[in-house]
Amino acid sequence: MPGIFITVDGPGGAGKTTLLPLLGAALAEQGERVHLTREPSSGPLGRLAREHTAAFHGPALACLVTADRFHHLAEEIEPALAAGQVVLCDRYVPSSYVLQVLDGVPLQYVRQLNASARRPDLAIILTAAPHILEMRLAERGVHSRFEHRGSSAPEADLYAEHAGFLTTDGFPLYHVDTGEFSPQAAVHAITCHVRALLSRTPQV
Ligand SMILES: Nc1ncnc2c1ncn2[C@@H]1O[C@H](COP(=O)(O)OP(=O)(O)OP(=O)(O)O)[C@@H](O)[C@H]1O
Ligand SMILES: Cc1cn([C@H]2C[C@H](O)[C@@H](COP(=O)(O)O)O2)c(=O)[nH]c1=O
Repeated sequence: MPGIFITVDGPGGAGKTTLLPLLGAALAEQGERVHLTREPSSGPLGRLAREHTAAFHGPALACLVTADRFHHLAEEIEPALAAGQVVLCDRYVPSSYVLQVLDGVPLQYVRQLNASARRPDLAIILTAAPHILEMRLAERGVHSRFEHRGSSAPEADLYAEHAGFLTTDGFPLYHVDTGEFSPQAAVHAITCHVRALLSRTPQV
């Protein structure tokens, strides 16, 4: 059987990095072979993007993260899917629809860059109220210049505003508010949804 491609996006502090290994472990316990990955990837373009997010701006960063995405798909994601694995990817195209637009790139440009990127079977969008995101980032520390803005509201708002474009462009969205759930409860909800997607058990 071909694998299943699940992406997880959302504003900084929404819980992507926390939830992904928990989700991977929950699916592995249920007998799935799971491949965890992230974007920017661990490949050469991804390392360049991650190490120099402070230096690259606008269209340059948009093109770099997209080039990394196509390389990541060809070298890592597609082979894992062909081997029947569940691929869980921390950040994918939805992050570009938000971060690159926050960086001044027109949405249409971002949509065109990503038009031929493989669509996931499920695109999970994690979110939480801006004051919760800000509190988490203050406690954890910021990862990039995108999180130095002081307010998480513009980023969280863009995920909501661009949901319609993502749906139109072929991303089957599933929203989870991590401000409302513990990481374990969020993973349980997502796992039930994934089981339904795999059509092995009915959704509860
Ligand atoms: N559901 C949750 N309930 C409470 N706290 C959470 C929840 N999910 C994550 N956290 C906490 O919020 C903080 C940020 O989470 P995490 O680093 O996973 O976010 P992220 O979305 O990966 O952020 P970034 O985009 O900056 O990498 C962590 O300290 C984590 O423990
Ligand atoms: C996928 C993707 C990533 N980025 C940038 C934004 C951040 O600087 C890093 C990701 O770091 P994090 O620890 O996951 O927050 O990469 C981007 O600008 N556009 C993208 O599509």
